[in-house]
Amino acid sequence: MSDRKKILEVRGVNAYYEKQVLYDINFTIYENEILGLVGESGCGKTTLSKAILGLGEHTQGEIIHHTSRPQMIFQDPYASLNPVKKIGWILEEPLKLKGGIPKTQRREAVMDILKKVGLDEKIASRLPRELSGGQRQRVSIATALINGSRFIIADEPVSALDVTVQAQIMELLLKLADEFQLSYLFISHDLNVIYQMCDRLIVMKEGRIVEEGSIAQVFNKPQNPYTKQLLELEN
Ligand SMILES: Nc1ncnc2c1ncn2[C@@H]1O[C@H](COP(=O)(O)OP(=O)(O)OP(=O)(O)O)[C@@H](O)[C@H]1O
Repeated sequence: MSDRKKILEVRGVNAYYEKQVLYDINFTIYENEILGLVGESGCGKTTLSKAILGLGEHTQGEIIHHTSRPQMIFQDPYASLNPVKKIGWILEEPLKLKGGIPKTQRREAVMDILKKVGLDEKIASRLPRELSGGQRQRVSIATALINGSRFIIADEPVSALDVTVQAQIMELLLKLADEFQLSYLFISHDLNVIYQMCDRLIVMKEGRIVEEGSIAQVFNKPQNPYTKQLLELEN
């Protein structure tokens, strides 16, 4: 593991609102690695994502990005897709903001990424509300990737989807990870999903990392009582 290229290093991160909510968080994400992050509501997952994105206001410690900053995928893509813009426009926007890419090339990139995420080109002329939940999540994955970012923070990306669609989106995320050598910080409360998706896992409780290891280590030989409890609840 140690000779692999590092994508992100989080070193000694503390975060505060009225009180401290993150305590001395340390971990590394490597190239083409899917790191799971699990923990109950309020344990600090969102605060940690914000710190990584550079949006944490009262944060101490070091966040070292070895590549571009991550793109986010959320639980509810509907909330993050502009409701009055067509999908083609939404996907083209990051390329426009980047600048210097001619229109025909931008359109080609949109059609290309739609194909990569398993959507028909016709989707480009639709509005977000005309798509299913699974299709919308595919669009938000496409938006995250279109600018060439290879690091994604996926915050409960399949939690709002029904089981069949959930499986399809997980399969897509794994396929894209392989194809583009992506790294994910994959946040989920669902240990089954984590088990299927991730290489390694971090367990957080009340703002602290209480366990870290490979999926096999953590699922077969959990060290921390809290992790054991989570795994028991799952069975
Ligand atoms: N803007 C804020 N002001 C004050 N306290 C906050 C703020 N945002 C979060 N907190 C507190 O910080 C702690 C961590 O919250 P955070 O949202 O990071 O947890 P989380 O693990 O993402 O929870 P969830 O799974 O419910 O999204 C909680 O105690 C929360 O109440």
